[in-house]
Amino acid sequence: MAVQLPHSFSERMKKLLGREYEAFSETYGEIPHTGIRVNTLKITADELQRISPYRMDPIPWCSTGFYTTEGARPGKHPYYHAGLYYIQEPSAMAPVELLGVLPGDRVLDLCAAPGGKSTQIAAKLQGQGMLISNDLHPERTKALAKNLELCGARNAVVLNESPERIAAAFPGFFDRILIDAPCSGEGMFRKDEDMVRQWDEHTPAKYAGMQREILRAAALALRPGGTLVYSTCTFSPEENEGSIAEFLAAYPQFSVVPAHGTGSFSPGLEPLPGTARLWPHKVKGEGHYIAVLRHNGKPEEESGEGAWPGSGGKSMPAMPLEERGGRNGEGGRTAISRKDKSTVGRGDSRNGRNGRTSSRNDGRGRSAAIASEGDILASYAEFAREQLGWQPDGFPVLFGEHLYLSPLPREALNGLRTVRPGWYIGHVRSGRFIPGHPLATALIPRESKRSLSLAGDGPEAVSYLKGETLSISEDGLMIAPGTSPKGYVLVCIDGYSAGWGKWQDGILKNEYPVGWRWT
Ligand SMILES: C[S@@+](CC[C@H](N)C(=O)[O-])C[C@H]1O[C@@H](n2cnc3c(N)ncnc32)[C@H](O)[C@@H]1O
Repeated sequence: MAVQLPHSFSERMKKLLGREYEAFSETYGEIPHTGIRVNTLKITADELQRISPYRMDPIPWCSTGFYTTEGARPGKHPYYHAGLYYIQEPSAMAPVELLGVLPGDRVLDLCAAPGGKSTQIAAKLQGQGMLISNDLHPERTKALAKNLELCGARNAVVLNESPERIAAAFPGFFDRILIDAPCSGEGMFRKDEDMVRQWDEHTPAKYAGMQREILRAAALALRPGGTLVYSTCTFSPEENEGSIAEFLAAYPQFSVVPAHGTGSFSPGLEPLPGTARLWPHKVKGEGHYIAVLRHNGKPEEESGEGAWPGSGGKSMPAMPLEERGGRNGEGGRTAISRKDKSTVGRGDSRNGRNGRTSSRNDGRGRSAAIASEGDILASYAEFAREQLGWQPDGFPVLFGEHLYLSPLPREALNGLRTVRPGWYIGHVRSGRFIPGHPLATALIPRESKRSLSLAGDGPEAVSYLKGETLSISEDGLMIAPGTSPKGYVLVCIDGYSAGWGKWQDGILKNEYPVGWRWT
């Protein structure tokens, strides 16, 4: 056995598994399975299979999930940088499949970093409805935000809050909630030996306490009729069936929805066989537990539940992106035509203490003027007209001179530690609008008046991702009729957006952000 398992863990697993223990323990000598999940915000599974340079074998419980083979190195391909897939442990793809997300839903991912399941939810939403992605640990929300940006999510908000405070701000608001709970991680021992080192026999009890608090908060935030999925990557009954049984006793309005997936999953332990276990000796994946719970209350119209704070009790309708003048750029309300020109203070992410300042210190003790709200929105409108030819919709939220389009009005986030209030569009510098990288990663080529496609298997794609300047003739650009070739260009890899460049006289200046570059 390659992984040295703690003695008390092995003893407990022997009791739990009986005759199956031998098969279970043998898996610790095997190489863990690896996978990718296709990002259907950008590409279909069929299309990625067609262009993929390496083998992709279907994962039975996730239609967009595929096993990769040893030596494939999917993180070292330009398609990864174009956000075409997320590298994810195969069993970890199961909980979101069971959450049943539909475009237009309001979804809360309470323990979301680094974002594997949030990016899966974003893909299922297809830009419609909203995703609120939260993690308690501030450092971890950075990777969460980056992964959501890489996948091109337009309707995601990233929070760094306690579940209790989110529930208080959004009572009965969400159609679906995922709790991918912090846990003792026993199911990951084969993949991550750090988990073995951090484990002792008291670890499960420590996590069980946290899990029960998170479940209680989720119960308040879910709307009647909504679905809650609870998952862990551990085997300990007290963190799995134990946490759920205690929750069901306290909240009788919830019941278990049988969760056997495609038949790949094993029943949960008594008293909850309707929940699911993924055992490493039975599936090609690591150990997981999943409970799908339904709130059996009737959804009530106009009850005030499901309203966002500051809405006067009115529920917010789900707004499909197309109706909002999104992808196809037709009609709908435009972001800046709204009266709601919100500002939240940058550097003070607990918004509501907002910064309508007109100057800032330039670092040398001098005061530098910053653009007013109206100037920023006007400069953005001009950019959208010139560069996109359409106007993405959403509620505009300003962090200083940085503009986001949010699926929620600013008031809904008041008092919450907000890492990203929505889709980052860009900022104003010296009166000019500088488009943000996440704007580019979420666009498709025809949504930008200037674009360029580099071959995924050619040297220029990697040069671009390394931050190098490229020589590109005017003929190499795709330009909308009547548009000057000079200016921002949406740089794509085999037709899938990766970032911005700025073209002039045959030279493409590289705008790919330093922190994202290929190393
Ligand atoms: C299993 S990991 C989540 C993995 C993530 N869902 C994914 O798919 O990438 C659990 C996460 O819960 C976070 N966490 C721990 N305690 C929390 C709490 N009380 N509320 C919210 N998040 C918490 C941890 O920081 C950690 O990122």
